[in-house]
Amino acid sequence: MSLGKSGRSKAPQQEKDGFHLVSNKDTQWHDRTQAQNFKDIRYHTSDEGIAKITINRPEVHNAFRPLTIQELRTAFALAQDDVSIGVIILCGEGPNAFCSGGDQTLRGEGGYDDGTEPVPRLSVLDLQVQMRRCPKPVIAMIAGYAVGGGHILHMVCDLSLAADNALFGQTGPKVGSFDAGYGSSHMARIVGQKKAREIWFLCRLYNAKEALEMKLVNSVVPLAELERETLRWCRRILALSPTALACLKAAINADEDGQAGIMELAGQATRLYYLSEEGKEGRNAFVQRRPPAFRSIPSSRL
Ligand SMILES: CC(C)(COP(=O)(O)OP(=O)(O)OC[C@H]1O[C@@H](n2cnc3c(N)ncnc32)[C@H](O)[C@@H]1OP(=O)(O)O)[C@@H](O)C(=O)NCCC(=O)NCCSC(=O)CCC(=O)c1ccccc1C(=O)O
Repeated sequence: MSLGKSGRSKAPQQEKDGFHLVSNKDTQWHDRTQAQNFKDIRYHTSDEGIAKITINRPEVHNAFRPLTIQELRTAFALAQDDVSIGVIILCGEGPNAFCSGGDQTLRGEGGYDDGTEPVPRLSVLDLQVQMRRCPKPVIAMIAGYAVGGGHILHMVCDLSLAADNALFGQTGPKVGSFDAGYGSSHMARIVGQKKAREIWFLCRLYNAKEALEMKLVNSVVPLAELERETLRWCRRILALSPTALACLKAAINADEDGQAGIMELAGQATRLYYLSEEGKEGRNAFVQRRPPAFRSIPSSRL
């Protein structure tokens, strides 16, 4: 037990993190869906700095088709490039499904085909990479089914908050599909080798409590509180250093993403270097046609 300046003893208190003080009130969403002409998704932003991307095909438990993926990719790019946005929520429309994976009625030869692309594609893999590379935290807000490719989408989010009605699982081997990328290796890093094999080899569904136990999700809350609790997590994130979070996301990914992962972390280092006196001196010297005076800058001396 430490002694404060007053000499009184101060027991350690978890509340010192201040998380209980973060508001969970509703937010005012601005609907950007029509402005972007989105058909399969909804895109909302709040003045607080939150973007919410909703897969909007509840009639098929929010299964995705190529158009859905194109729109998700556009929405993630919008949120990433919007400097007023600091955190992104991915969710499904309605209480029954986050996402049920690829739309099986549109599986053509070698991929999914809804006529919007020249050949059948598995473009959800590009979306997964885009979400991992996004320097802003992405939170999966999961109500109902998160299965197949939908389960993988929540796994590639940085954080997953689940409602108590959420159900998780892979169905690929039932319907003639598998994800040998993040869907396998990232899953095994999250839940461990044996559990990952069980999830894929048995194709069972796991409830929210089981998902929490196997560290697939960060927290479970009653369905009625899901969005408010997610907003609370968003507000806490928005109060923290964006650069620190971007570097941490890149660092945590780097271990798994090889050279491409290291590049993300390196890109953040270069951005910080460009902002430094030393980085600016190199540019200024070139523009002013003089030799750079790097060693005259105190912060550049190592
Ligand atoms: C989720 C269920 C268990 C829910 O069951 P239930 O509550 O009884 O509802 P249903 O009556 O089955 O569904 C209601 C309605 O929705 C339709 N539907 C549901 N899921 C899909 C779907 N994925 N595709 C198309 N349609 C769907 C269902 O047919 C009903 O329609 P009606 O007209 O009302 O009859 C259950 O729905 C279920 O098991 N769904 C299927 C889940 C599934 O198998 N998903 C596909 C897994 S494979 C995949 O996602 C691959 C994706 C991919 O692109 C990929 C490929 C290669 C590498 C990586 C990836 C990747 O995703 O990362």
